[in-house]
Amino acid sequence: MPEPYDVITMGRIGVDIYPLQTGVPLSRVETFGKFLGGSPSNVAVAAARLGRRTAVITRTGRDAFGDYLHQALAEFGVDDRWVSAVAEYPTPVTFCEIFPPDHFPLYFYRQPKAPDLEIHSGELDLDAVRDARVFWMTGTGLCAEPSRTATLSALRARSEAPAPDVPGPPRITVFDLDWRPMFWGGEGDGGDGPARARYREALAHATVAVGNLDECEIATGEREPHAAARALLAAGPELAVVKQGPAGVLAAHRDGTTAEIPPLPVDVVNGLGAGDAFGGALCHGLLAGWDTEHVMRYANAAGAIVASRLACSSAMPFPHEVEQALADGAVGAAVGDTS
Ligand SMILES: Nc1ncnc2c1ncn2[C@@H]1O[C@H](COP(=O)(O)OP(=O)(O)O)[C@@H](O)[C@H]1O
Ligand SMILES: O=C(O)C[C@@H](O)[C@H](O)C(=O)COP(=O)(O)O
Repeated sequence: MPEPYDVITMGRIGVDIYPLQTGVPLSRVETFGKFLGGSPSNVAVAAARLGRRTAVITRTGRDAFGDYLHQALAEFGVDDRWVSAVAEYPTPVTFCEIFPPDHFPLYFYRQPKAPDLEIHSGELDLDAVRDARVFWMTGTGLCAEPSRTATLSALRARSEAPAPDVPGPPRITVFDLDWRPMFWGGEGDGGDGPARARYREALAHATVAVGNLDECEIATGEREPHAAARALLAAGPELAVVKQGPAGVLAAHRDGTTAEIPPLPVDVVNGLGAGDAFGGALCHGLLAGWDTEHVMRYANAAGAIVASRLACSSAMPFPHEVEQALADGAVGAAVGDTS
């Protein structure tokens, strides 16, 4: 039997084309950098940087940017065996504007349709999905067919899998609530509508739910962090993680333990990618079997480090960088920033 992956993520991929000048609108940007992007792909990179064996299930266009993404995944040490090409659609690109400390609008170009929404259930390696120690999916994967059915098939493969013959560490299934209303068309009303129903269906299969306040509100209708965590736990998962950007993080476990971790002080360069750094570190800490507070402190630091850097994927920290930030109680100079 093949060795299971530590982490398999499923969902979008694209090319981030980020300004190399900050504090100016796109109309005044003169030069851009090109980076692998797409939230679950960034999470796979983040976990790989922390030493985990990772793979991503996604699709690109059959084009030069698709080639670039394969090359970038290989360089980051993320297995691309489940990244296939869709002939009909181009690889998406994403621009942003960088207005520190807290305004980072994203501009997605995913028309007429993103290849990563063309993931079909019949093409999934459900044995590998079932056996992965962590499986990570996102709310965006539920926004359109066939990705929605494929994502739910993957979730079911895990939640309905029989217990292994030899008892081992529990399988962890993470639902990243990741809410991007522009991908939902008429369903992106954000209220008590179709998106929330989709989210509830997926939550029933997840063991961990993670999201920021906007995302928790879409999933549960609750915005106050403790109420949102309670509502997430009631929907299925055993661990609920409420990210609060510069206000840190709250985690609540079904066993009654909670952890509220303040942010590490940081000079913010670009807050984009912090959530994905947090996610990769969350996978790493859960796999290590650390207690909830330790996991949250570690993930908090990883998020703060990426907030201090320009890029997302190439800015993901190595273990010594997270450990240094934790020891210092702050994020220092951008040592090791390859962005
Ligand atoms: N400005 C910041 N200062 C310190 N920590 C931050 C900052 N921004 C993000 N983080 C850390 O990264 C985590 C994820 O960031 P957040 O912005 O909440 O996620 P998302 O990008 O998914 O919205 C936060 O919970 C926090 O731990
Ligand atoms: O998630 C996306 O598709 C946008 C990414 O390409 C980009 O890297 C990013 O903004 C990640 O930010 P986060 O999800 O807020 O961590």
